Amino acid sequence: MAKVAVLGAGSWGTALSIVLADNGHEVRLWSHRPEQVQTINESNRNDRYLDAALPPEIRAYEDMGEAVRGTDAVVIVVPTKAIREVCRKLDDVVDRKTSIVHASKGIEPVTLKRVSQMISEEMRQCTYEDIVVLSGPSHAEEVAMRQPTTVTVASLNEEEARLIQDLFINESFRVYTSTDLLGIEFGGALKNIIALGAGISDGLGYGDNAKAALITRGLAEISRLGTSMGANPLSFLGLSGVGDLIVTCTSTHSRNWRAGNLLGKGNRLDDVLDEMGMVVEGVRTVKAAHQFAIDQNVEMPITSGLYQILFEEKTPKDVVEQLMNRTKREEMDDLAKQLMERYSC
Ligand SMILES: NC(=O)C1=CN([C@@H]2O[C@H](COP(=O)(O)OP(=O)(O)OC[C@H]3O[C@@H](n4cnc5c(N)ncnc54)[C@H](OP(=O)(O)O)[C@@H]3O)[C@@H](O)[C@H]2O)C=CC1
Ligand SMILES: O=C(CO)COP(=O)(O)O
Repeated sequence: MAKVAVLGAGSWGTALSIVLADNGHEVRLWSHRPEQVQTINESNRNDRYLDAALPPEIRAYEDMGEAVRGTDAVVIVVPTKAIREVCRKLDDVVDRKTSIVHASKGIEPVTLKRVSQMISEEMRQCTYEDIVVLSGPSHAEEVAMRQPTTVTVASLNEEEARLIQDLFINESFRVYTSTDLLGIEFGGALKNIIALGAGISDGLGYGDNAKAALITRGLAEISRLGTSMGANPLSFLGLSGVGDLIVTCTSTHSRNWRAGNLLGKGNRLDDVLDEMGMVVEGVRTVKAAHQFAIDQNVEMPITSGLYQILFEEKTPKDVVEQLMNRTKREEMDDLAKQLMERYSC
């Protein structure tokens, strides 16, 4: 059995700790809040983030050095905006070669970096090729209840991906592998944008037709941007693409959907984020993807509409009208046609 440090004691870090503890591993859950560490260790609960009893194999740590000492793997699960800070601390305390996994979903505005790129930039003791991402349709609330869940772990280093697959897999948490690090990270990050849109659509009172349109056309623009950066287009049809789009666009567990829903009902962004009390990654990722689309000359009308709602005070209704009245066009774009040709469809 392995020793694993989980950095980030929010809902996802806690749920992944439960999976690891169920698999018999020694789990060290690091939090930057001393009072939270004390509560977890005294009560075996982390109620602010997850309504679940924690197995006693999970011990919380305040000192990152102590949590990481002698571990076989470190799982980084903080919001994207905290990745660099946490990785700088981690780099100072890592005492041996350990697997580095992250389960965060976002893209950094301005630099437009994915999480694995940020990690490798901040950690001298870690090679980009060996970093593993864990992503897929997986709400923490359901994972904590041991409900059937599937995810993908991806790394350029296949051996590392298989190691991490073995670490997490169990009868209710099925783990697939992939070598398309880029595609899996883009899928997980960009679906949050579309989930915000789906929430807005529901908040406006639109129905299933609108949501199906958002998911499908959202997938088209996610694939367009991802493949322009070198991702495998087929990854977007997998768990971290279609799978995660379905789960976040249709579930009230999704913080991105919930935030969108409040926006669609007319609330202001600042008030919505205050009310959520947990990370809504889609907001920063809209900013990043909007810039990315301009830089890469990739058409992303839904992302661009969401950017206007979030940062330019355009109303959701106006954006829907704008999307519905774009110049008419064929459904399949060049990417879809290339794929159809390649696979002789
Ligand atoms: N929740 C889910 O179901 C899933 C989430 N994810 C992804 O996992 C990542 C984390 O999300 P999640 O756990 O849900 O978020 P939460 O908002 O539930 O928790 C975030 C945690 O990170 C901590 N944190 C924030 N900033 C720092 C920092 N600078 N140093 C140390 N800790 C910090 C927070 O501490 P504090 O209490 O001080 O705010 C909190 O404990 C996100 O990228 C999300 O997209 C992926 C799959 C599923
Ligand atoms: O990524 C998730 C499920 O796969 C969680 O989504 P939210 O951050 O929107 O809750």
